Amino acid sequence: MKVLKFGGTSVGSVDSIKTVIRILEENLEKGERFAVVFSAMGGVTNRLIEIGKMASAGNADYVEFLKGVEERHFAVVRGLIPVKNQSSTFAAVRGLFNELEDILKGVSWIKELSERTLDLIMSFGERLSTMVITEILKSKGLNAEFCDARQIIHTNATYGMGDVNFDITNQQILEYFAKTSALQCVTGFIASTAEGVTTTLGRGGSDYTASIVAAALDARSIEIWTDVDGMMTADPRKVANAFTIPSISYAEAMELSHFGAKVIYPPSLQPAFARNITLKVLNTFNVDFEGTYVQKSANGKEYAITGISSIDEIALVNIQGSGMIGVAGISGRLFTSLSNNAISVILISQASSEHSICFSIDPKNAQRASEVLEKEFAAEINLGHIDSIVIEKNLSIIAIVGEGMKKSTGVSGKLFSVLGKNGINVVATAQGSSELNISVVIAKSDLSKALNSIHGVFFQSETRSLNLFIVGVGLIGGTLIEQIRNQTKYLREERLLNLNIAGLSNTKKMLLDPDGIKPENWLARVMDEGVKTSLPAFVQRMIELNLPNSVFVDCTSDKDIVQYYHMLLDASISVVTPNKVANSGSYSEYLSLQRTALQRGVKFLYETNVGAGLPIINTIQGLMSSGDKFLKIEAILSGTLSFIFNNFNSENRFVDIVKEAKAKGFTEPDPRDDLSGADVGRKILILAREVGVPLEPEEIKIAQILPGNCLNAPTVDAFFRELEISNPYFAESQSNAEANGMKLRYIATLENGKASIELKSVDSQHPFYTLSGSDNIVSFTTERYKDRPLVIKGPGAGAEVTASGVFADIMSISSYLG
Ligand SMILES: NC(=O)C1=CN([C@@H]2O[C@H](COP(=O)(O)OP(=O)(O)OC[C@H]3O[C@@H](n4cnc5c(N)ncnc54)[C@H](OP(=O)(O)O)[C@@H]3O)[C@@H](O)[C@H]2O)C=CC1
Ligand SMILES: N[C@@H](CC=O)C(=O)O
Ligand code: NA
Repeated sequence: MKVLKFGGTSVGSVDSIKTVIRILEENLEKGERFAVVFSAMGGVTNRLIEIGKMASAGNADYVEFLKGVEERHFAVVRGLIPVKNQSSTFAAVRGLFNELEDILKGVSWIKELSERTLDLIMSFGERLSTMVITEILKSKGLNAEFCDARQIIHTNATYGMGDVNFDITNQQILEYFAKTSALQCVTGFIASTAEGVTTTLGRGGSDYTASIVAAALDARSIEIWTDVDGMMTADPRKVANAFTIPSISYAEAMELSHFGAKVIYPPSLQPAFARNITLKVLNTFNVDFEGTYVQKSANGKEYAITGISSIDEIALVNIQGSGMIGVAGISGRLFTSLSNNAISVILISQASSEHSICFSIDPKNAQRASEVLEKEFAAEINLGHIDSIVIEKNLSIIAIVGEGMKKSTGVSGKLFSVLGKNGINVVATAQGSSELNISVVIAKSDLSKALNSIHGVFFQSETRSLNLFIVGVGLIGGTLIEQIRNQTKYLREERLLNLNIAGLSNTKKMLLDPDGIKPENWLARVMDEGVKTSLPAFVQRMIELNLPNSVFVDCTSDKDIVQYYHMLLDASISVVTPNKVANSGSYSEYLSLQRTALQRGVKFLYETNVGAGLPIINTIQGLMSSGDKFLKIEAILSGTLSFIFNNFNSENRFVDIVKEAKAKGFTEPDPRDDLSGADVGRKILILAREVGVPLEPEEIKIAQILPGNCLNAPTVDAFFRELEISNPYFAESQSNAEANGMKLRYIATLENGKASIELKSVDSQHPFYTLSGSDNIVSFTTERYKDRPLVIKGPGAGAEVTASGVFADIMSISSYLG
């Protein structure tokens, strides 16, 4: 024996009822006996309540509304019963509507709608849907019978939520089913008192009917047919990656539903649970899908938790005071007074210091709760033993639920760590000793971010997302997007990582789309859909979107953009950048960015500030963390100048080599930054700071290699013209060096707290002699690398190596976020 139950959407239209009929026919073919419970057609119960209220308010428009409800039922009859059999069902439907019209007429006369009358009015929803579907089944020659649950389920006279008398009900159900072998089509939600007055079963009503019938008949299982794919790991409207939980225990289902998961209402399934009846949650609109099994204990768990649910809107009440410490009876009085005022408490937390108790409630009860408690503790408040009662609003609760928590350590660690890494403040927390649920109270504005990031870490086998906001889509930014495009498949399949480009901007246009801008067509989308660039608006929108695992990638050389880094880090958004401006301004600015990132638990990464993708900053940070001391740094830090001095000879012209360096993507957006030594100056300054030498920009001694006319050229074009004119000047230095078997190298040195940059001629014995292309070379002499320095060498400029360095920083954030 089993019991099937179809909810409102399943019986809400001709098409969905066709599917229901098919499911019933298949079950009949299998031969196992079953009963079926129906809800009212979707939306009908609410409509009937509305109609009842209109009638009692003397609003005659209810008649039209009622016609609409009637028409929906007629449409089902017309759509699903052969014409020759329709008239009797039409008459039966009309008969019920006549009865309902009379009741509503009475309501409109006496202008009063009691709970009792409302129950009667609502009962028509299930009576109509069930009667019509029974007639459809009969018209197909099936042995089906309409069963008015008022005949079998008895409650007391608490209208709106009758209390079931199980002794009588169980006996009546057994007797009723013993008398007939036909398929019983049972009205959900409704019941009656012993005197035959109609009542209803309250929240989850039709599930309750199915559960009562199944328990009385000792059924093997209950199938709850609804409009979703079973119970999900999280609300799919809030967490796009949520998926169906294949197997869940009764207790877990209870916990999840308490915190807002509304697929089923487990308390109403208690009679079935008490008899160990298996529940299946199935989708009428996806019939072949397995759905969710709800059983006493769940089968083989893959994850440490089973699901996540939330309550969007709660208020937190905090009562504290020195007079509460060690005083018995405070919490007793607190909760008794709330309960006497029918204020239900969702979560309670008290620190062991007993100095404060906080609890969360529905915000609509907040004002009343405050008044009740001020009255209850008036004496203590007067004496100053209890401070005033503080209510915080705009909060949400998230609960992670799962029996698996009992067996595995680190679940709460993982929860709080992911919240921390995403900058989500936990206002209050509670865990029951059953270890079935850990609840956290957070700001409502963080709810979506929190749900998604928690879901990401606990259901690891799903693909996680990193949300990238890239400003600057020139050489480096553009190459980065191309590299992301080429790696998308690999990262998805091998690393279960989705790099979601959620925002892009150049100086003209910007586009933000939390659903992602595909790297395949980013340019066309930015051109078509982008709006005029405004950096403050870009940053503000990013912060408002509050997406989990957000990373801001600055691929500009802009000076003003840096002012937003603080704001971003403060909003717990990591920053990755090849732009050297932030780290080469004042030392205090550099320090404060480092500190903000540290305080907020996010990352500020800039490996490509020095030597492009070469692992220079990471190497220094590793050595510093492990306690090494830097004695000297000697380095060639300009890919552009390295390229120039590696290729400039008597056969070519200096200006052409500079142009070639620019064409190869080695130069700064303005190549004067390279040739003036400014870029190398910034880099040695950053290295100095990284090794703990707090230099300011003006303390770097830069020897100029450019003659005055080039240095002072007002524009890039003018600069190139001056370079042409100055060719003899460069040729002379070059040929002098060449004549002596030497090579020109622009070398930066940091020693004894001082940094300088000079153009030097080096001979073949010098370690910097053999360089080619855009090579950088850095030699670190440290306490551990004293006799033979640690040397890092390789291409230190260019689009591919720089973009891949930025990419590596992004990947390290993804590993950090877990
Ligand atoms: N080339 C290399 O080898 C290396 C470069 N870097 C650094 O990488 C950064 C980028 O260099 P590169 O790609 O060559 O420069 P590009 O000039 O090619 O690109 C810069 C991009 O930034 C955009 N941009 C500039 N200012 C703003 C702003 N205020 N708001 C929005 N967008 C802005 C530009 O927009 P638009 O197109 O509209 O002008 C352009 O898209 C620089 O900081 C550079 O120092 C670091 C290491 C190595
Ligand atoms: N323009 C720079 C690029 C890297 O920072 C250089 O030439 O080194
Ligand atoms: Na680097």
